[in-house]
Amino acid sequence: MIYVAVDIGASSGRLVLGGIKDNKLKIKEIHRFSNGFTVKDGTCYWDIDYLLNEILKGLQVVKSLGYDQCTVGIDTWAVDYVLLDQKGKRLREVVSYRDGRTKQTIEKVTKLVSKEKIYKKTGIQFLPFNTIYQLYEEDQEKLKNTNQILMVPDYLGYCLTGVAVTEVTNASTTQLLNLNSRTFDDELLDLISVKREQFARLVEPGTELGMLKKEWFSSFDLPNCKVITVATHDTASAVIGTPGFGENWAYLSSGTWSLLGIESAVPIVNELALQHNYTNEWGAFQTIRFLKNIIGMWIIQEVRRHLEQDYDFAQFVEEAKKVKGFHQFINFNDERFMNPANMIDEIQTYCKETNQKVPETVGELANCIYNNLAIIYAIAIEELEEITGKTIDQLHIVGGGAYNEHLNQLTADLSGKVVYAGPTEATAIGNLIMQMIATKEVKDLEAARQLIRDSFEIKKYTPNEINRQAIIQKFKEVVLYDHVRSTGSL
Ligand SMILES: Nc1ncnc2c1ncn2[C@@H]1O[C@H](COP(=O)(O)OP(=O)(O)O)[C@@H](O)[C@H]1O
Ligand SMILES: C[C@H](O)[C@H](O)[C@@H](O)C(=O)COP(=O)(O)O
Ligand SMILES: [Mg+2]
Repeated sequence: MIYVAVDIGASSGRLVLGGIKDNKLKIKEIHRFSNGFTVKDGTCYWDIDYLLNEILKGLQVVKSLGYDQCTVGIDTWAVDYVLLDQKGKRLREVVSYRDGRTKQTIEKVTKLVSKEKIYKKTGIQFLPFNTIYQLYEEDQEKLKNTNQILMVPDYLGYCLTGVAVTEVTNASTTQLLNLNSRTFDDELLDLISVKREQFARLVEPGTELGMLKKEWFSSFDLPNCKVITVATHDTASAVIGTPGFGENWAYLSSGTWSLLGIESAVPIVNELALQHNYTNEWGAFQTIRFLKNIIGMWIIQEVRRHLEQDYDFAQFVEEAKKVKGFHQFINFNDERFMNPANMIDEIQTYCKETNQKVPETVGELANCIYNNLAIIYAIAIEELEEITGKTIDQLHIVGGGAYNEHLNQLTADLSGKVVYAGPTEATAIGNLIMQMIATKEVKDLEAARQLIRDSFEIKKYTPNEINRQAIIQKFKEVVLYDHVRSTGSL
C-alpha cells in the first residue's frame, strides 16, 4: 500500500509518499508549496482554495508516479476553522490566528468564566487565538447562519470526500473540549453562542473518512484515494513521529512554532501548570500532549521577509555562528512579537527600551534570535520538570528547526539536556504512521517509533559545560525589568 501524508504548517506545506521496504520506513517528498496569510481590509486570511489546489496537484503527482491506489491523511496548524452554510458553502474566508481580532478577548471571556474554571474544564493553555476566543469575536450573524464549524484539516478532508468530522487532537486546541466528559463543554459552547450540533461528530485519529470524490475534480488525473482522518493537528502528528525512548523524554516540534512538551498518559491540570501556561492538548491513542507554545522560527521567518537581500535559513545560521556570545536578552513570547509590522524594528526597539546593544547585521539578529530561543527552551524545560516532578533526560528536536545544528547545540548547552535532532519531517512521518497503524501495517506506537529510529538519521548533541544558570538569570532579570517598565508594576 502507498501512503500519502499532507502536512501543512503555517509557513509551508508538503505531500510526502511513504511505505515500508526492507523493514525501514521510506519517504519521498513529492510536492512542496509555500503557505502564509495575507491581509485584506485589515484582517489576516489563509487562502484555503490555494491549499486545496496544492493538495490536488500533489495527488496528481502520486498518480503520475504510477500509483493508482493510495491512502491519504491531512494535518495542518491548529485553532483556525471554516464556517459552512446549509449547502456546505463557506460563509466567509478563513481568518488566521495571527489576526489581531482576539487581542483582548481572553480578558473579556474570563470576566464571564474564570481562567481557573476554564483551565479546570479544558486543561488548555491561554493563547489569544484559541478557537473559543475567535468564535467569541466572530460575526454573530454569520455564526447564527452557520450549519457546520469545521477545523481547517477537517474542512480539507470534507472538500475531498463530502464527509464532515471533528478530529479530537485538533478539536482540543479550541479550548472547548472537556477533559472529564471527553466531549464539547456545554457551558463554554453557550458562552460563545454555539450549538453542539454546529460541530460535526468527534472522531479519534485513525478513522476512515471516505473515498476522494475524483468526479468532483475532473481537471486533475487523480489516484483512487482512501482518506484517513489522522492526528490532524500537525503537532499531534509530529509527536507520533518523534522517536523518544524510555520514560523521561521531551519533544520540541520546531517549525513556525516551537511546541515543547511530553507525551502523558493523563492530563496534568494544576496551579503550577496554569501559572506556566502549559496545555493538555489531546494526542493520539487517548494520550495527552502536555506542552507549551513557544514563538519559534516565526521570528527568523519575519526577519527574512523584511531583509532587502534574500537569505536562506542555512545562511542565517552561518552568519549567527560568526557572532560569539550573548548580547541581548529578549522574551520573544511577548505578545509584541506575535505579528508586528516589522520584526526587525520590533527587536531593535525592544533592545533600545531595555538598554541593550541593538543588533544591526544579519548575523547579530540571527545570533540574538537563536540565543534567546535556546534560553526560552531551557526555561520551558525547567518549568516542565517543576510541574511534573520528572527529570527530562533527552530532548528530541523535530521539524524544520532540527536542521539548525547551531541552535540544536545551543539548546543542549543552555538546557543541560542531551538533544536528539530529527526527523525533520516528523509531522509527515507521524501522519503516515497513523495511516499505517489504521491499516494494521504497523502494530502500534512503540513499534512505529522503533521503525523511525531504524529508518532515519538522528543526530545527538551533548551539552557543553557553560555557565547556563548565569545566562538564564540575566534573561529573567531583563524580562522582569521590561515587564515593570511596560506595566509599571511587578
Ligand atoms: N537548512 C536549514 N537550516 C536552518 N534552519 C532551517 C533549515 N531549513 C528549514 N529551517 C527552519 O525550519 C523552519 C520551517 O520548519 P517547518 O517544520 O517546515 O515549518 P512549518 O511546518 O511551520 O511550515 C524554517 O522557518 C527555518 O527556520
Ligand atoms: C496556532 C497553534 O498553536 C499552532 O498551529 C501550533 O499548534 C502548531 O501546530 C504550529 O505548527 P507549525 O507547523 O505551523 O509550526
Ligand atoms: Mg509544521
